[in-house]
Amino acid sequence: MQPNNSPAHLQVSEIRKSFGGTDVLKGVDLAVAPGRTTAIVGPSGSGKTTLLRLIAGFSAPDAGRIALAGSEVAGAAHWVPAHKRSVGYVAQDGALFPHLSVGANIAFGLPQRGKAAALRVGELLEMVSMDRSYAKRRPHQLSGGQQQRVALARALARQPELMLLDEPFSALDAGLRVATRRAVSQTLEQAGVTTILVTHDQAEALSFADQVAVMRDGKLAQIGSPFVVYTRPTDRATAEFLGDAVVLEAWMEGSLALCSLGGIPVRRPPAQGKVHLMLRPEQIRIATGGPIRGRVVDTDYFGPETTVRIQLEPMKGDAEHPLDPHQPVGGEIITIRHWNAMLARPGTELSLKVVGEGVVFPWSD
Ligand SMILES: Nc1ncnc2c1ncn2[C@@H]1O[C@H](COP(=O)(O)OP(=O)(O)OP(=O)(O)O)[C@@H](O)[C@H]1O
Repeated sequence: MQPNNSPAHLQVSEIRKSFGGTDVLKGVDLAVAPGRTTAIVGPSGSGKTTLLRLIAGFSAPDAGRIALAGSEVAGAAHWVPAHKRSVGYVAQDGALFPHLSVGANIAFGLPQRGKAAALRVGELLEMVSMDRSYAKRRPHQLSGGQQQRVALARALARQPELMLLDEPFSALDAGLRVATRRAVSQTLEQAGVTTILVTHDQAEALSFADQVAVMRDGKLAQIGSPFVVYTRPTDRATAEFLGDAVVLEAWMEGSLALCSLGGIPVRRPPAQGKVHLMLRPEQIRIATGGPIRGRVVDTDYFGPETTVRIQLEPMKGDAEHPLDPHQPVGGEIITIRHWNAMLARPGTELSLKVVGEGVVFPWSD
């Protein structure tokens, strides 16, 4: 989907690729608007890097079409190699030339030489929030995060229209990872470069991108804004891949899903009767009273939050609403999060409430 209806900067249509008889990409469609950032996220082996390498021009698709800024770069009888596409590529390890200085690494992609090149190297270092004096250092004299930023500066030197980032932050430790990600994201946004980030880290995808594409088994299972893919995943596997999910058996009647957590509103349910209901753990709160009750089974302390496993009370009907024999019996164990570790000792009886809407998937055994 394109924001503000601008034509796609990158258009990938029906792309297929197999290796040695194994289908790795099975018909991928993706559109990326100019200057926007898309994260391709998915489990290991789902085909993310293969797709990125086809977009870069490192290999050719078996079928389908790729267009960059309206021009076909891969199609039925046409293929433009990587060095003739206006594309930058930053790999997982940065892949700097170890024997060259930082300055020479960055200047490698520059058309200028001599003083003009040195000036431009300085500008590019500043663009990635590094002092110009780093130009004299060798890659091994830099931290992992600095090496990644130099790799980005080298890729930016060629002024690509499209930047492809293949898990560029995965080798960094947690703190450096967040800081480097933010610096890289700001640099690319300021330079107005259309960007695709491949990652298997859900949180990274949701925080970095305007658009998230979820890859599963060689296909894009869902494409949408981070908010939409997280709160309204199209299937259970996508829901569980993008974050923790509480999935309960439920009975859908109109727009209410009846389950052990009560009647949960659902917008546009895809089915009625027996269904799976999905809630995010943060939607389930400990209440001061109320009819929905459970007992703490155990807890895990993580510092700022504690995960609490709770066994829900089985569902009860009453004279007015007797339980239908098809309806779920409840009594499931769910996991929620709470900031107060003291509140939820094993054995404690708690009341619960649900905020917001649930998402429903058709029943499957
Ligand atoms: N050149 C190749 N020759 C043979 N098989 C390949 C080749 N490149 C990739 N594959 C296979 O294609 C599948 C998808 O690989 P790909 O690297 O695209 O996955 P990925 O989603 O990027 O995984 P990861 O997150 O682990 O990097 C894997 O099963 C891989 O072994």
